[in-house]
Amino acid sequence: MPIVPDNLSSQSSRGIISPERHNTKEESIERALRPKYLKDYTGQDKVCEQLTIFIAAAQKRQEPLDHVLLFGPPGLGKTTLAHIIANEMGSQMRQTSGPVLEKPGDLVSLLTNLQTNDVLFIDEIHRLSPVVEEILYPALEDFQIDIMIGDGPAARSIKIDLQPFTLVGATTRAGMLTNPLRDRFGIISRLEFYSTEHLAKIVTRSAGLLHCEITPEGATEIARRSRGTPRIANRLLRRVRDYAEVKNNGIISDTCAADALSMLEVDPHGLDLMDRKLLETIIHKFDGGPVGVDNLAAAIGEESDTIEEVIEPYLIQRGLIQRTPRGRIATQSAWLHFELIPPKKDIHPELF
Ligand SMILES: Nc1ncnc2c1ncn2[C@@H]1O[C@H](COP(=O)(O)OP(=O)(O)OP(=O)(O)O)[C@@H](O)[C@H]1O
Ligand SMILES: [Mg+2]
Repeated sequence: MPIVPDNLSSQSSRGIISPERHNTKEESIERALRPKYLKDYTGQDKVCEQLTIFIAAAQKRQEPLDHVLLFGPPGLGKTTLAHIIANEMGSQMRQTSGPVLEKPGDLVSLLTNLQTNDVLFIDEIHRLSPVVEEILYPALEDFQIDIMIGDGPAARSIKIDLQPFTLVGATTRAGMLTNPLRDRFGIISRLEFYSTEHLAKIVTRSAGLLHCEITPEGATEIARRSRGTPRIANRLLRRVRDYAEVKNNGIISDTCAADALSMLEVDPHGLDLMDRKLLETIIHKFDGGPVGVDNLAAAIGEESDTIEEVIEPYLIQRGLIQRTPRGRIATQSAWLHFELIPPKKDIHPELF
């Protein structure tokens, strides 16, 4: 089996099943498909159950919900859940992101404008600068901030009281959060990849909102190939809908979905071009591994951060690669995926 060519640019490799958002048009479609309340949020049962209880308790006490940290790979529903938390609490939501808050003053003006029980959503919270993060600590703990007035010997610090609020932080890299920041979240929820059944339910709901006809088998076919990710499922649905309109009177059946997705070169197992390239590189160039992530990044022409945040989590969850102290290893399933004979087990004794 040939290795995907090295000269494939990372832009073109971010294909139709990349979990990252493509552009602003996609953002507006996402907004339209986004569930607004927990009852429409499919899957993540444990997280939803906990939030339901904590939200009900906070409302009963007429207090803001404790601060919530949501983490997990792109496209699994962190932003969606942040909006849902605000809706369920009946609160206003203010939204910003780590890299946007450049100066302490940016955060101070946001915080001082919050109303009682508002939800402040900070996306990519692992990218807050240290000086901005410092402002956040007392704000989270005591609903107070300390700011410096004046310069030199005349400078003095004053405390400003804030309205009680809930911070919802989202990150794809929980490991990059500082300990003091992580410790200030009362609720820490990790989002998992979705099962085919849950994704099929999401696809069926989205098809309803997009006014397109889909059979349960058609929804399952799309769900199976969506890399466990609702963003990808919704994107594939829109592409299959186009195909169905031209070839199948607009009805998305399983054969119509399978034909459309094959035409789009979406792997029946939901692996994307980059996934296959990474696996094939470990197998062919590094004899199945172990290989360090930096070597792997150089070999496939991708950032090591992207490998760790975007590509690897799904492959690990599917049992196709393993992380070991000596690097990444392609598992037996990975070799079998490419119809190759796996090496004898004793080649990687640490695995077995
Ligand atoms: N549990 C769910 N039920 C239904 N639809 C969902 C669910 N989770 C996500 N979606 C859909 O997937 C899309 C992407 O979700 P969202 O933008 O919340 O992901 P994210 O985790 O914030 O991604 P990123 O890390 O890239 O910011 C949303 O538009 C929403 O329609
Ligand atoms: Mg998001």
